[in-house]
Parts: sequence; structure tokens; C-alpha cells
Amino acid sequence: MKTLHVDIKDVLGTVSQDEINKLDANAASALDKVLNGTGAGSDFLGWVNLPTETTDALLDDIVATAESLRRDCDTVVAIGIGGSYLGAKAVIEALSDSFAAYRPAEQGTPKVLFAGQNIGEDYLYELQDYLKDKRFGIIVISKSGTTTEPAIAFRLLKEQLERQLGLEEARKRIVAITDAQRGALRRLATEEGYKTFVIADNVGGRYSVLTPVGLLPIAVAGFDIRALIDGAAEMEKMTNSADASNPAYLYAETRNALYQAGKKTEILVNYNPKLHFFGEWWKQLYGESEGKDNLGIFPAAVDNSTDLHSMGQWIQEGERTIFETVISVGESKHEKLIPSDEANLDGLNYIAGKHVDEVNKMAELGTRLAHVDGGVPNILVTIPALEEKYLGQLIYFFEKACGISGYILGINPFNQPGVEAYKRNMFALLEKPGYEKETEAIKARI
Ligand SMILES: O=P(O)(O)OC[C@H]1O[C@](O)(CO)[C@@H](O)[C@@H]1O
Repeated sequence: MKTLHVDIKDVLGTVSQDEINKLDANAASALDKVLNGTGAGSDFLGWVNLPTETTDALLDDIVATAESLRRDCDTVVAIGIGGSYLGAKAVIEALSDSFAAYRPAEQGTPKVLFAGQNIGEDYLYELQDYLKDKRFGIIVISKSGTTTEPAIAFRLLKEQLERQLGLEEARKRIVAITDAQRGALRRLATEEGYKTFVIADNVGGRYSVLTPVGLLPIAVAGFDIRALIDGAAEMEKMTNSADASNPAYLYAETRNALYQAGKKTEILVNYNPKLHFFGEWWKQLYGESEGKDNLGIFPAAVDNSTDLHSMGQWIQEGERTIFETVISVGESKHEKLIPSDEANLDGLNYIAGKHVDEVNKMAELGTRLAHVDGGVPNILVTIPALEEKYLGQLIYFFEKACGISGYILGINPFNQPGVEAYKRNMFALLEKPGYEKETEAIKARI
């Protein structure tokens, strides 16, 4: 069966198999905490059985809602930040034509744009200017329903949509995805009568891509969410045993052995530009889950071979505190052969007739070998192709491994207390009601 595969042989020059195996008991107990809810943060384990428990009725509802947005809109803006943005963005970018943004909109396939993931005034101005003459719709996503960045974007776009379409019509083109009961967005959605989907209490934002949070924008973009869930469900079943046949267990255990050996930064490497945002999604998943209690591998990402010409020098010869996890994609979707040229002035005839991807694969293999020789251990994660099913596998694989890895590290992988610090300061500086004391204190500092 074609499936995701993990290979750790290129770490064994840095940590031995025995050193990895020393973590077996810890890793088995970590997996048990994920599977049986016996660890810290166990009220956030709703994602563990999500793929196999996702009902046809929910998928039908998401597909029908997507169809109605696809019919009525030429542009759909997905508003959200962090886990309420990155999963959908990652999957849509991975599956889309690289130049889709520059092609004319096709009837029935709206462009999916994103907002609320920054507070850029120019970004929002230019987005609203672009939407002036568009038949647009909005998917507003916030688990808490109170996050400032998406709330600002929604206030602006909601007002624009109501102005362009009238109140009644605008309401039909807005879908809200939020908590079942709590938060400003839930209150607003109820009052306005928007179509809504619920983010379950027990699924944290960064683990929510396989809920309506990710599935609705992905379906609006025209991709097969059932295949995505099927792939994730396959991986759910493949990641329950406490041994190296479980790829999530193997990856989690190996990266912790590398961390203990002084490898403090992990670089997620791709050789396919469509995976750039997958790296962004992965950085939030691992960064928010593990970076606490003064612990945690720093998650970084590069896009090769592009970044071999910028970060390649550092990776090859900089401080030896890094390891890499390479996502290797088996097959390309399209064929492109390198042409022969009679004059051969560029000297490329030696690769004439080869697939571009064959050259790319040699860049990948050559780099992996060079980095291993340079003291950068490599974990290799292979998927057969960039298709919904394998992306579903990859997403679930990294989620399960993240839970296991966090418990091996000894932290709670499901909270993110540190994110509040900037919010408190921002609210104090903006003089938000209720923050009077903090405002006084912060003003005395600046
Ligand atoms: O969906 P929400 O509640 O708007 O949160 C968005 C993101 O903000 C965080 O809560 C951090 O503040 C992330 O964990 C989350 O993915």
C-alpha cells in the first residue's frame, strides 16, 4: 500500500539506536497519555479519534455549504489566525496550481483569500479595494471568538459586504466557525442568523485543520475533503502501537533523542514550493505545543532548493545544534522534460531528456548526504504524492507525533499560556476597558 513512511537511518551517526531505545518506556507512556487521556491537557484530545469519528452528515453539511459559497461567490475570504488559518492555507497551497492567483476566476471555483492573520493596514486596505467589485463571501473562524486580529478584519469586511449586497443577502454569504456557546463571534452569529459550524471544546486551534475550520475553506477551494479525512483515518489506525512500526512514535522518540543530544533546532525541509505553508502550519503545531517551561525544540522551516542559496551555508557549516526533517514527495503531478540544445552554451545537455523532478530529487539526495556529512542528522518523511489522501496522512502523523513528543519532553502539549503576554500588553497599550491597572503600569515603563 502506498503510504507515508519515516526513515531515521540518517540520524544514527549522531544518536545510536541504543540511545533512541533508552526513551522507549517514556515514549510508550507518552503514547498511552495521548490514547487514553491520562496526561496533562487531556481535555484537549478530541483530535485523536477525529478522522474515524467524522460523520458523513458533517461532511455533507460542509460540502453543501461550500457548494453554496462556490455558486454565489467569485471570491471567499477566510478570516482567522494561527490554527484558525494555517491548516486551510497549507492544504490549499499544497493542492493548488502555483499560478491560480494570476488566472482568471473560473465559474464555480472562487478564489480563496485570507485575512485576520495580521494587522496590516495596507493589507486590509488593498484587500478591501480588491473586493470592491467582487461577489465575495466570508468564512470567519475563531475558536475563542474573541481574537483581536480576525475580529478587526471581520468588522471591516462584514461592513463592506453589507454595503455591497444589503443586510439580508450579506447574511447568506457569511459562515461563522466558532465555539458552540461562548465568545463574541458566537453571539454575533446567533444575532445575525449566520450559518455556523462548531469547533469542539476538546480540539485546540492548532489541531483543528480536520474540523470545519480547515475543511470548509478547503472544500470551497474545490478539494476533496473526504479523501483528506480518509487519509487521516488511515494514519489514525497506523499510529497506535508503542514501537517503531508506528511512524508517529518513531518520529517523536527520535526527535527527543536528538534534542537530548544537543540538537535544539529542527528544520522542516521541503523540496516542493507548494509545501511552504505546510511548514508554517507545522511551526505553529510544534512551537505552541512544545515551547514552554524553558524547554522545547525550536521549529524552523526551509523551502529547498530555493533556500539552499540563502540558508544552505548556515545549515552546512553553522553551529551544530540543528537537525532536519525532510518531507520528500514521491511523484510530481505534471511532466516536464529538460530539452536538448544543439549549441549547449549553458552546458546543460548532460541532463537533457531528464524530468525536472529527477534533477530536484538529486538535489534533495545530494543535500541530505552533504548535511549528514556536515553533522546535521536527517529524518526522512516520504509521502507518495501531493494529494488529499497523503496530506491527510501527513497532517495526522504530525499531530499524533506532536502529542507524543510533548509528553516525552514532560510538558503539556495542549496549552499555550505564553501567547497571552503580548495580548495583555497590547490591550494595556490600547487602553482596553478592564485593563486600567495594566495601562498605568505599562505607560510607566515606556
Ligand atoms: O481561533 P482563535 O480562538 O481565534 O485563536 C487563534 C489562535 O490564537 C491562539 O489562541 C494563540 O493566541 C492559537 O492557539 C490559535 O490557533
